[in-house]
Amino acid sequence: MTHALPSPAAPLKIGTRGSPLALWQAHETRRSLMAAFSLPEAAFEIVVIKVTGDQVQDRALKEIGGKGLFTREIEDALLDGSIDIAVHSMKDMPTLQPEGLLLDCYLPREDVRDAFVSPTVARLADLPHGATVGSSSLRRRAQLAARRPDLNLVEFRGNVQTRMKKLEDGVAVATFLAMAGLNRLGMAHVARSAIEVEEMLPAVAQGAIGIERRTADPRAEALLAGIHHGPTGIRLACERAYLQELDGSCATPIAGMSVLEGDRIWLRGEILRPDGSEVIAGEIRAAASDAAEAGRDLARQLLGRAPEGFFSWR
Ligand SMILES: NCc1[nH]cc(CCC(=O)O)c1CC(=O)O
Repeated sequence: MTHALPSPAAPLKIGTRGSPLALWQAHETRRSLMAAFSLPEAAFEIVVIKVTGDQVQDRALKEIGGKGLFTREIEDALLDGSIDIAVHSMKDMPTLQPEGLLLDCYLPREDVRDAFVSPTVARLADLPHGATVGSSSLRRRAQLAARRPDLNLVEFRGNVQTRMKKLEDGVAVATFLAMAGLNRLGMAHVARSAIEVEEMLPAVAQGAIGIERRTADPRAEALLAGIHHGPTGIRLACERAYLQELDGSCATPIAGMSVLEGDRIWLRGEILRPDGSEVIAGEIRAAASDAAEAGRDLARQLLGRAPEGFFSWR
């Protein structure tokens, strides 16, 4: 399929963080655009932007101010015109974009599940009593604490290699990563097993790549319209509306995952106390055309069941 395009002019600048996964995602975006519009590689330029979040390896991210830590500098580059589109892991994206920017283009979603990573243990359910597991994700920690209060949770950050080294050194017997990132990097073998969503409900937007642009940019608008994956867009609209209604972000103990069933959408959600001492879960089914409204509805349903003081983040 090829599409009509406003006159090419200079190469379209694709902005991204410099991590291996971010670079893969930027190249995937370029590959999609080249295929959809029969354009040469030279029609695009990948611009790597250094972001504060990537410089911080030794402290828990939530301590240095979670929201937008990986995205603010990239959005500034969009706004000042040094890039034309920005490629993001949607899991890390705040639910609201700055004035003048639009985020409504998604590539087909990858596996949404979390990966169980361990040199010695095959599955999450096989972890021995009292085992030490590493994770810095507030959601994963709260979910583990709720279901396996016997486990000893320790902070774990860094890239895949760093984490594997920590496991080899015996810092923990297991850790968790998103299947999507491992699959994209050709590292699926790192996952001992995929954790079914019934066992650990994923983060909102896990496995989805989104592409942001300036609102008033006809060339970027036309290009992104040509690669947008509609079904992923509907699921993301649902999940992000849910997260927004909860005032959540990637740094809150909230899970949420939708699937499409024909023209219907099914959203499951879970909010937790950070220590796992309480879990409020629910689900909703609605017409796919009402995806965002369904997300807000489920959020309100969970909010209505939460006792005073439940939301440390609100
Ligand atoms: N917060 C970091 C982050 N953001 C997106 C992914 C993985 C890829 C994805 O979900 O699209 C990861 C790493 C992880 O959780 O293992």
